[in-house]
Amino acid sequence: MKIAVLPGDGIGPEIIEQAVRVLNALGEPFEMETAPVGGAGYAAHGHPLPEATLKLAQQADAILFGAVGDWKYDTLERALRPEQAILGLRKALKLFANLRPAILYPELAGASTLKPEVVSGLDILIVRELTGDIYFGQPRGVRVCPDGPFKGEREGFDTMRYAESEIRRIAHVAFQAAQKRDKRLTSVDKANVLETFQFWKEIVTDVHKEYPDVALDHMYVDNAAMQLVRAPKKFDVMVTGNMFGDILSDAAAMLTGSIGMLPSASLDANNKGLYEPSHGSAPDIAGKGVANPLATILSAAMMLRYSLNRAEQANRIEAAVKQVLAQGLRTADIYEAGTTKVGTREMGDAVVQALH
Ligand SMILES: NC(=O)C1=CN([C@@H]2O[C@H](COP(=O)(O)OP(=O)(O)OC[C@H]3O[C@@H](n4cnc5c(N)ncnc54)[C@H](O)[C@@H]3O)[C@@H](O)[C@H]2O)C=CC1
Ligand SMILES: CC(C)CC(=O)C(=O)O
Ligand SMILES: [Mg+2]
Repeated sequence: MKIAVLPGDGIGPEIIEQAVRVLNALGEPFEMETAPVGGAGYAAHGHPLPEATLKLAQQADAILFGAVGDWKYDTLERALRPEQAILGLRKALKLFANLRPAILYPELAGASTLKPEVVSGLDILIVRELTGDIYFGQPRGVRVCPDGPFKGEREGFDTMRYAESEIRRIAHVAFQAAQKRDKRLTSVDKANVLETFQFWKEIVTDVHKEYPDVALDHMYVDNAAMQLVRAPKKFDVMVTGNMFGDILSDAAAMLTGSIGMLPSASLDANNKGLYEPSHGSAPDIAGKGVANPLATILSAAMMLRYSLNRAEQANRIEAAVKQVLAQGLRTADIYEAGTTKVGTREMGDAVVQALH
């Protein structure tokens, strides 16, 4: 089993180090190979997704990814920005299905900014389409506006689009995920304003005919954002497009106590996948040894379950995370009075020690 390890930028290397230590402590003969990506890829090879890194990712059985992005690269032309590495990997490897489970560990009920009764027992799954939508649509750019009321002015533009097959395949993933849970699916759209999402709603409704055991409802994205903080436990599985899913999953992260708790799996049609925390490279805390590594460690558990056929090992990691939280250990982002504040490495140490 070969795992491509791509730490990236900012807190990426710090949190990946802990996830790798946990994987190494499982006693399995994983082969892990590390390569630079994002700003680190640009610094080493002049490109955020160097050819050798892409090749390694293509050849590996699974990819463990940290995060990319650094303020110092914000002025680079778009094609060379660190973020192009993760967008490029998702596109090149056809990782269209992004699973972001927002689960509140009972010990963290007080760490959430929402009232404990609103979030306790929370267990929802956001299924985000990952290779289409306005993040990839063409044409896009900045140009001199050719006509209309702003003719002659500079304008920025992007294209929102979804092909029918793209909507169908993510809808199937979402319905099948719902079948394994509470059999309820909410499709989040903006069908009241956007043609793309009117079409999305029509196709999801059609795919629903193949899953009569799943209850489907539709919700506009603005209402969904509000319901996520008003009554998040009413959701079971949510399916949505790339941009709405990006935004809603950051909001859902806070229901779990911190964005440092939200793992993710990005899967292709054969469950080959890239596993990364849902957060970014957090340049504001990078290098301080305070980042929460649990989202990355839990992403490694998802990797074992979805791509490496090692469900038992995934369970071991998840149980170890539960145990360290029960012991009262907290990184700064989930700290509350009466618990013990630890840094990134100590949290990694504790998870390794808690493995049974
Ligand atoms: N998949 C990826 O590689 C992603 C990369 N990015 C990039 O990351 C950079 C920073 O973006 P932001 O918008 O600031 O989002 P961010 O998710 O990196 O950080 C947002 C806030 O959450 C905190 N945070 C994030 N992860 C944490 C953790 N594990 N432990 C404790 N606190 C944590 C940060 O300190 C910050 O205050 C940008 O360059 C952005 O493009 C953003 C999202 C995803
Ligand atoms: C760099 C972004 C496209 C990634 C992001 O925000 C995400 O996937 O959550
Ligand atoms: Mg995001």
